[in-house]
Amino acid sequence: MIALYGGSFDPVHIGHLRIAEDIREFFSLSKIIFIPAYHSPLKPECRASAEDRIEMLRLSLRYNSYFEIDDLEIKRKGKSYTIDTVKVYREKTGYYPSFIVGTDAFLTLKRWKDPEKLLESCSFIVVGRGKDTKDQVNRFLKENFQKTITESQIIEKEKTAVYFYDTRRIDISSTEIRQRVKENRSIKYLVLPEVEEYIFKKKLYRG
Ligand SMILES: Nc1ncnc2c1ncn2[C@@H]1O[C@H](COP(=O)(O)OP(=O)(O)OP(=O)(O)O)[C@@H](O)[C@H]1O
Ligand SMILES: O=C(O)c1ccc[n+]([C@@H]2O[C@H](COP(=O)([O-])O)[C@@H](O)[C@H]2O)c1
Repeated sequence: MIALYGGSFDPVHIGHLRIAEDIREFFSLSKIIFIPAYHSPLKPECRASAEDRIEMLRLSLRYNSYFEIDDLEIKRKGKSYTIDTVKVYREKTGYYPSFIVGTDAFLTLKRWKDPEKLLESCSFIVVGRGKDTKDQVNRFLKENFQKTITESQIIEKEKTAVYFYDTRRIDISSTEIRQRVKENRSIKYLVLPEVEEYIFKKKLYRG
């Protein structure tokens, strides 16, 4: 069973990596496919190019055989709608894919493309972020989609559900990293050393 992890990854940081590893273990997943968005629909355009974001992902994922990158959204260009990506994986695998998402992004689901259809097309593994709570996610689901979180560690292939994963919270964001680089502050231990070196070598996020 694979899961898809979509994001801007501008840049990929330790929060993304550790959360993906925790989820892989907790749900016994065979693979996590990182899918960098060309343009995440509700955010401003990325600061780094698609090529640089992919390279930083490559540098970060290369020692984990459970992690892969798919550049289908980069190749598709334009706004990266999850419904389009999920459709490709549903056809490829023959089962309902799971999509990993932080609570900050999931709580905007009403503004995504075809949210009702999306909830019927894939499962979501929602990860607690910041001060967001499980109750808040359940309320959001109930009020907007007449759904609730499924309490299970086993992801089903034949039907969709919303799972909640919340063992640890990592207070790191790409915004903080970009801001720190701009202010000449340290990003050590927030990203992998290879990514830190790449950002400085390519002079990313400076101005
Ligand atoms: N520290 C974190 N803990 C849990 N989920 C995270 C964390 N960082 C990112 N995510 C989730 O990973 C996905 C991709 O995130 P993204 O690449 O946009 O990173 P970000 O740190 O949220 O970026 P930005 O600060 O630029 O908004 C989103 O679903 C987001 O909620
Ligand atoms: O499909 C949509 O309308 C949609 C709206 C907002 C976000 N997404 C996806 O959600 C993922 C996380 O987004 P972000 O902005 O946190 O990087 C990423 O894969 C986006 O393409 C998708």
